[in-house]
Amino acid sequence: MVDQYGPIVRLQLSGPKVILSDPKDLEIVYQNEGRYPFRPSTDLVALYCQRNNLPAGFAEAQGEAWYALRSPANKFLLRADCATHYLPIQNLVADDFAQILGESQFSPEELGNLFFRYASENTGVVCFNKRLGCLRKSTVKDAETERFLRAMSQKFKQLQNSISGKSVGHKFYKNKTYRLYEQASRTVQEISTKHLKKALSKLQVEQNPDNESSSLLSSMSADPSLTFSQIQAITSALQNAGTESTAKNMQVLFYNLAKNPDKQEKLYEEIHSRIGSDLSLTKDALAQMPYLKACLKESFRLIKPTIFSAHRVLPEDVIIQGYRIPSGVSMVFTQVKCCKEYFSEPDKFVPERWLRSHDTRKIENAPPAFVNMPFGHGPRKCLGWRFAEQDIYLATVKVLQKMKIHIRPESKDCNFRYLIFVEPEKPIAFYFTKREEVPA
Ligand code: HEM
Repeated sequence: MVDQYGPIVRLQLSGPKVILSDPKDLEIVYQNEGRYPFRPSTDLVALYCQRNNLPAGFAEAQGEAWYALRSPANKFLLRADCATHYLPIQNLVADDFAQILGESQFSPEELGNLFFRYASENTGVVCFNKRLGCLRKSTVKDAETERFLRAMSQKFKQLQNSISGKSVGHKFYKNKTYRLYEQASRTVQEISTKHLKKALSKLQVEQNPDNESSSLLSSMSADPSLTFSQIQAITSALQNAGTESTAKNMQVLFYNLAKNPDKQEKLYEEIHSRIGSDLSLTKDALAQMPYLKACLKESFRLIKPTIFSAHRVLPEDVIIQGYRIPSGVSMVFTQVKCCKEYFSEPDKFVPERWLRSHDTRKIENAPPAFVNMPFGHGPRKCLGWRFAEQDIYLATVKVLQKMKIHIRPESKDCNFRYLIFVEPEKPIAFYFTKREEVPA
C-alpha cells in the first residue's frame, strides 16, 4: 500500500488507522506524544484484565497508571550498566544454548522453541535472580518450568489468533481463544508469583546495603514506595515483552548471517580477535565489537518493523503530509519507503553501513535519526532494549565461537510476517557445523 499510495495511508480496520512510513513523519509523531505516550493495547489482554478485575498490565496501562510503574522501573532499567550486571550468569546461559545447538540436529520447529527457551531463561535471570532451567536436557527437565514455558507459548499463540483475525468472538464472549489465554495467563501468574516471592525473601535474608542497586530485584525491593503487586507488574511486563520478541529477532539475525557467509566470517574474525574461541563476553570486549553491533542494527533495519504493535494515539490533532489527523486515531509505523530513499542497495545485508569512520568517528552518509527504531522511541521506548541486545550478542558470539550458521535450501527465501512481533512465515531450517568441519 505504501508503494501504491505513498507515505501516508488511511485504513478502516475497526476504526480508522493511519500507516506512516517516512521517518520525518515518525519524528512529528514522537514530538507530539506528550508525557504519557498512548500505545493502544491488544483487546484480548485488555478483556482479560477487565473480566478478571485486574489492573491493566504495564505494557497495556495508559496515562498516570502507566507512569506509576514505568518511573520506578526506569530507575534501574535506564542505567547504562543494568544489563551488563547480568553478564556473568548470562554468559552461562548462552554457553548452554550453543552447546545444545552443537550436540544434536533439530527440526525447524524445535529450533524455534530453543530460541524461545534461551530468551525465557534470560528474562528469568533478570526477573527472579535465578536460572529457571529452560535449557535443561529432557532427562532432567523441571516439570514446573515446562508448565510455565507451555503457558507462555500458549499466551502468545492466542494473542496472535486475536490479532490476526482468527478469533473475533473473544470480544463478545469467552470463546476458545479467550479461555485458553485466560488459563495460560493464570498459570504464568501462579508460577511467577512463587518465584518472585522466593527471590524477594532471599534478598531480605541476604540484605547487603552495598549491593542494593546491583540487580533489578534488589533495586526494586529497596524502594519503599513500591508494593509487591507493582514489582510483579513490572517483572510480568518484562517476561511478556522480552521473550518472543528477543527469540524472533534473534532468528532474523541468524538468518541474515547464514544467508551472508562472508559477513558471518567477518563477524567471527572480530569475535576471535577479541575473545578467542573459549572466553566469556565481557563489558570491555563488547565495547570493542563494532561489527557485532552493526550486524544486529542492519538485521533490524532489513526486517523492520521489529514488532507490529508500536502504535501511537496522540492527545492532540496533528498535521502530517498535509493531512490533519484527529487526536484518538491510531497511527502505525512501517518504514519500507525510507529504506529505498536512504540506503543504497536497501535489500542487501550490509552491516558496514553502520560502522563509524576511523577518522571522523561518524557514520558516513548517516540516515536520518528516525530511520531505524527497532525499540521505539521516547518515554515509552522498549524498557528492556539493553537486555534484548545483550541476549542476542551473547548467543551470536557463543555460537560463532564454535560453529558456523547455515540454512537449508527450503529456508533460503524465507518470508517474514508481522503479528505481535516479526516472525518467519515457516520455522527456519537452520543447521550448525563445528568450525573445523566442512559444511554439508
Ligand atoms: C529484540 C528484542 C526486542 C524488540 C525488537 C523490542 C521492541 C519493543 C518495541 C518496539 C516496544 C514498543 C516501544 C514504543 O511503543 O515506543 C517495546 C516495548 C516494551 N518492551 Fe521491548 N523489545 C525487545 C525485547 C525486550 C526485552 C528483552 C524486554 C524485557 C526484558 C522488553 C520489555 C519491553 C517492555 C516492558 C515494553 C513496554 C514499555 C512501556 O510500555 O512502557 N523488550 N519493545
